[in-house]
Amino acid sequence: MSVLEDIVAGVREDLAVRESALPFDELKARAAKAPAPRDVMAALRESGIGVIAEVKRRSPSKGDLAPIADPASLAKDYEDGGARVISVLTEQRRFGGSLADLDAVRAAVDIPVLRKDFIVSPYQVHEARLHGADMVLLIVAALEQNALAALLDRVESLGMTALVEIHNAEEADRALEAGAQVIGVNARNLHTLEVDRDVFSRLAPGLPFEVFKVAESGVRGPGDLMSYAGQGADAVLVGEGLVASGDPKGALVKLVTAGSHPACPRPSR
Ligand SMILES: O=P(O)(O)OC[C@@H](O)[C@@H](O)c1c[nH]c2ccccc12
Repeated sequence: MSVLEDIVAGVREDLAVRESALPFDELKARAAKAPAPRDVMAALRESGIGVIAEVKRRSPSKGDLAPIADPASLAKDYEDGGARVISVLTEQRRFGGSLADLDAVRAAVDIPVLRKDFIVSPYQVHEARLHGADMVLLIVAALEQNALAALLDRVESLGMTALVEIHNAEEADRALEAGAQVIGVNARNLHTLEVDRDVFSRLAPGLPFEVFKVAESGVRGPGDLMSYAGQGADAVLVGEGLVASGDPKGALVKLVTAGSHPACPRPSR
């Protein structure tokens, strides 16, 4: 079993427990009453290279990164530091996240919030909405094409935006075929967990210019942001480089400053 398959198996087990506690119809009804989602595209399209800042306690590749006892205060720091969107990992077993983290972050900030998890079922999409998410991650490698297209439609029908994650050209084609408007190129291979920062430069030229491109993983500082910007990234998504820095807000401000600097390459759009 690959790491990804193993994670998804755990996610499905945890999902089954939640589904029996709160039936899908009831969940949908409650989610429909949640405050409307924020306009993620408007936030992403502000000028300069945006930073999506992640609340991430641990990862399968690096183990513990930071305890993050107070995700709300970290999120507030991210918002104050100029993040465009806050990504909250809600996967429990490997990343130490939870829906409670999503709730805490949602209550603390006004900017859009991304639920970062291994979404395999419509249940999780409505659940994201119920917990205040404006954006949802869909990992192409974890989904059959029909499921990917159906989940993307569902995310959009609820007024949210999907961040569709790819690792190779075949997944890029599948993401586009499904209608993705925001594509994240993950430098970390979810089968081997290795980071290859060149994946973005290989895949970005094949993506239509109107697709919003996010470079995910392995951003250590302003140099990596500038380099991704030069390769056509519209935004970067950063976890470890912030949470493990000892000064997440300071580290974020450096990235945001670089992303809005006149010398930073801009997307042609
Ligand atoms: O901590 P990093 O290297 O900055 O990476 C952040 C983010 O890209 C990473 O957490 C991630 C990207 N795609 C994912 C899918 C599931 C879980 C986590 C991820």
